[in-house]
Amino acid sequence: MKIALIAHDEKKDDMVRFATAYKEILKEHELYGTGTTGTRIMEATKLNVHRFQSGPLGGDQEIGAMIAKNQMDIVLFFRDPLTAQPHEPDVSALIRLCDVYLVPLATNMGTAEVIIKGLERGDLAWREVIEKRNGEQNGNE
Ligand SMILES: O=C(CO)COP(=O)(O)O
Repeated sequence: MKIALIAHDEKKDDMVRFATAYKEILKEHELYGTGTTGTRIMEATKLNVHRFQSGPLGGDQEIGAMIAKNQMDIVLFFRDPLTAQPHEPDVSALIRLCDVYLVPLATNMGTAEVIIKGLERGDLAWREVIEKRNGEQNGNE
C-alpha cells in the first residue's frame, strides 16, 4: 500500500513517535511524505520515505496529484488546528481529494492508530482491488 505521512510543525514530534511505534507495520509499505516530515521520519526510524516538496512549497499538492490518479491508499495527516498555515488552500484541497477518491484519511493521531491497526488486520485490502482495476483500465487505454 502507498501511505502518505504529513505533519504540520507542531505535530511533527507526534508523527515521529507514531512512525517509531508502528515502524514494523510501516516498513511493509511504500511511504511518501512532505519534505520536512519525511526527513524527520527517515532520520528517526531509518524507514525509507519518498519525499516531496515541503508542504508550503507544493508538497501537499504533489501528494494530491497522486490521490487524483488513485495512486495513494492511505493519508495520515497530523494537522495543527491551532496555527494558521500559509498554504491552507493546499491543505483543504488535499483533504477534499481524499473524500473524492475515498482514500482513508486520518487528520490526527487517534484516527491514525485506528487506520494503521486496520491496515495490519487487512481491513484495507479493498484498496488493492481499486489498484488492480486501475491497472486494467490503464492497460486498456
Ligand atoms: O505543511 C505541511 C503540510 O501541509 C507539511 O510540510 P513539511 O513536512 O514539509 O513541513
